[in-house]
Amino acid sequence: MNKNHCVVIAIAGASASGKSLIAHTICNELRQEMGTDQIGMISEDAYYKDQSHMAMEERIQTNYDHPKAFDHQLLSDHIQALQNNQSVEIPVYSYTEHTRTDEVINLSPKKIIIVEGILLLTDPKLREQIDASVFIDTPLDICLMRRLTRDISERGRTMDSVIEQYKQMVRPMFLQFIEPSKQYADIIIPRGGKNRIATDILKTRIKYLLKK
Ligand SMILES: Nc1ncnc2c1ncn2[C@@H]1O[C@H](COP(=O)(O)OP(=O)(O)O)[C@@H](O)[C@H]1O
Ligand SMILES: Nc1ccn([C@@H]2O[C@H](COP(=O)(O)O)[C@@H](O)[C@H]2O)c(=O)n1
Repeated sequence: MNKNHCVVIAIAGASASGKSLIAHTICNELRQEMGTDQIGMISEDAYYKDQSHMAMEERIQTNYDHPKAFDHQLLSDHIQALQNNQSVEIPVYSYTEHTRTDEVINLSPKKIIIVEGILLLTDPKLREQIDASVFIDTPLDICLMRRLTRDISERGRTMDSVIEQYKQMVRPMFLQFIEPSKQYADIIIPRGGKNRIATDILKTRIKYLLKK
């Protein structure tokens, strides 16, 4: 076991590249092998800044793909607390309201924490806290197709709004911030969440880190 009793794995990559799918797959499989209370998941999206003080028209204009949209300090504080064996209260985010809800989810300390999010590897402080990092390298056209389907069915968006946001913010911010952060990843995974060999390699590495 490492000195902090908590192994932190980061999964980064473009929106709809498959970060969440691979994080859930690893989490579920390790839970079956090691027990449900050993492994926890955090989404960077939970740390979008609270915008409840802003009008809806203003919230819609926010650039959610720029690092300043996130409260990375709070995420870093929570990772630090978990590494210090303390519980944290994770905000619950609403993609339809474009702000935090009044709810929080209590996460108790775990042996393994998997954090997934688009801009994790752009932040030097977060990079320092992470034990191993992964970049999901799915072609952008595939990501766009997946995002269109997901955002219309799950995040209350229209096709026009997804395409407009993609042109104005998602793609330019990917090229400016997310793609360059690939250089910081320990492992680059092509195709995304259903890459079985990559999933197995990651699981093996997590088990190795736990024994250190
Ligand atoms: N390899 C894949 N093949 C087909 N669909 C996928 C694959 N990976 C992810 N998806 C689907 O694409 C959408 C976005 O995936 P998700 O894991 O939520 O992406 P991210 O967390 O990177 O935004 C989801 O609906 C998911 O089920
Ligand atoms: N109110 C919001 C907040 C975020 N987004 C988009 O979510 C993407 C990140 O989440 P993934 O699950 O896709 O990684 C990001 O690209 C934001 O554009 C949003 O549309 N609205």
